[in-house]
Amino acid sequence: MDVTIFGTGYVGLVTGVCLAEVGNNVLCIDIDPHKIDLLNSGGVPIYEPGLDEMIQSNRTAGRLRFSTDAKAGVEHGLFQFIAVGTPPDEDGSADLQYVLAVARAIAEHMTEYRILVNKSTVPVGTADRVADTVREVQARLGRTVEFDVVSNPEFLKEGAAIEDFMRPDRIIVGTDNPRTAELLRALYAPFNRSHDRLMLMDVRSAELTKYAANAMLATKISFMNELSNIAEAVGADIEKVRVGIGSDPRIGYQFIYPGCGYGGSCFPKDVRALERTARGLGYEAELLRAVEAVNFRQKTVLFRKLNDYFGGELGGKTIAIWGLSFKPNTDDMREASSRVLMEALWEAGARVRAYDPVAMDEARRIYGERPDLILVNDALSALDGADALVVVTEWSQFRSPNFNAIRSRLRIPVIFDGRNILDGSLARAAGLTYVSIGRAPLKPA
Ligand SMILES: NC(=O)c1ccc[n+]([C@@H]2O[C@H](COP(=O)([O-])OP(=O)(O)OC[C@H]3O[C@@H](n4cnc5c(N)ncnc54)[C@H](O)[C@@H]3O)[C@@H](O)[C@H]2O)c1
Ligand SMILES: O=c1ccn([C@@H]2O[C@H](COP(=O)(O)OP(=O)(O)O[C@H]3O[C@H](CO)[C@@H](O)[C@H](O)[C@H]3O)[C@@H](O)[C@H]2O)c(=O)[nH]1
Repeated sequence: MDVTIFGTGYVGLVTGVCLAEVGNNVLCIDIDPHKIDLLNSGGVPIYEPGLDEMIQSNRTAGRLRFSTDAKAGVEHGLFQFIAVGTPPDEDGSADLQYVLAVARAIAEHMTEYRILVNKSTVPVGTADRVADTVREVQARLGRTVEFDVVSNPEFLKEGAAIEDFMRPDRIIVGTDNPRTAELLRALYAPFNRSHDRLMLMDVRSAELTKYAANAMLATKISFMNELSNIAEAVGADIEKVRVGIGSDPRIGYQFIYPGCGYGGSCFPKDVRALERTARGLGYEAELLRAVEAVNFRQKTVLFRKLNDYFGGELGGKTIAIWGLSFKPNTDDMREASSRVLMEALWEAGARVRAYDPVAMDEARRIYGERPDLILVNDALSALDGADALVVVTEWSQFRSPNFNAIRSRLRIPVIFDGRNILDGSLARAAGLTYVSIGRAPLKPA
């Protein structure tokens, strides 16, 4: 089938490449000429495991092409996927300008039936706004070309995006038109083989399902972070509590890891946007507000622990940081906890020596050259001349470090583990003080 994708970010690129992988003829359109040039010259603008190889093999096979030409895109695909950003507006609600710009471009160039498939995360009612926008442009141009707008939210996780798309838990399709539903079912058939994962519903329910999923997951994390602070106060161990509650199948083990807050381009913005949508309709979403507030506070927990440890004297100190991305296996630093920590440290007059397996270029892009940020090429080098080590991102390669090497390279033998991924008893045995989340600190005997 012929498919056009608008937007070559995480979602658009992964959708395009995975649809090409199963044999579709895919044309990806982006307004950013640098991205398109890079993709056309064999480069990849984002780090995502497996993506590079799949892009190259599908380009070579002629099933995947990239262009800035919106008209060519509209002519190409029966399916017109919208996978552009929906960043927060000033008041936290989703900014739909990019989605509506794509709707206008499709409307302007459409000469035969098209299905607009919205993959961006958008507030309930957006499909109607997209349809109104297309109708307005058509009215201005004096045309009436048939079209449908479908909601097809995306649930992929960065770092596991290809796997999530190729083997989805569910494929949500929101449409009231049975013919469109069948066309979507055919497009998704290769991802739907072992059992039917396609869930058909009305458009508004599909749009809300996306926010509901992210809000639920964010709620689980904030709940655990709130409990971790209570655990510290009452002298309990949050990791024991986590295992204790996770064993109840009604609760489950997934997404109840306490830490230094959730980041990324989705949870923070989507919780906020859902709360703003509700408020706009006269409903105060108290729970969502609390989820956001707890996360905001939790992102400062590492700074507070460091500040307490150093008696408020962080000026002139050097802090080693392991992990800059908002989670492992991505170079994405949007709303990353590392940023809150580094900015607070700089404000307090401290220097940072940081290492991340893939996000260092992104850190350079965000912060530029500055004397209080030294990016080093391996984890242990971050410790040289540092007064403490802070683990911010739960990369696998940080989990079993050589604690003796850490102790001998740090100026002051102390680790702050923002994700509870290290074995505190080994750290302690190596002569390090181990400070983590939701547990009492461990000090060398
Ligand atoms: N990143 C994720 O893990 C993820 C997962 C599920 C859903 N989502 C949602 O999907 C949407 C896209 O997210 P993303 O992370 O891929 O965004 P992104 O910022 O990585 O990419 C968006 C792309 O759209 C392009 N663009 C903007 N206007 C355009 C236009 N008029 N025509 C063509 N291209 C245009 C931009 O240049 C950019 O390359 C958002 O609504 C997001 O909430 C993201
Ligand atoms: O138990 C946990 C699990 C995650 N996190 C943190 O939560 C954040 C988000 O993690 P994750 O959900 O794995 O990453 P995303 O790529 O942002 O994916 C989320 O957001 C996407 C965009 O909407 C959705 O498609 C995905 O289903 C949803 O998991 C990261 O900072 C993690 O460190 C925790 O603190 N504790």
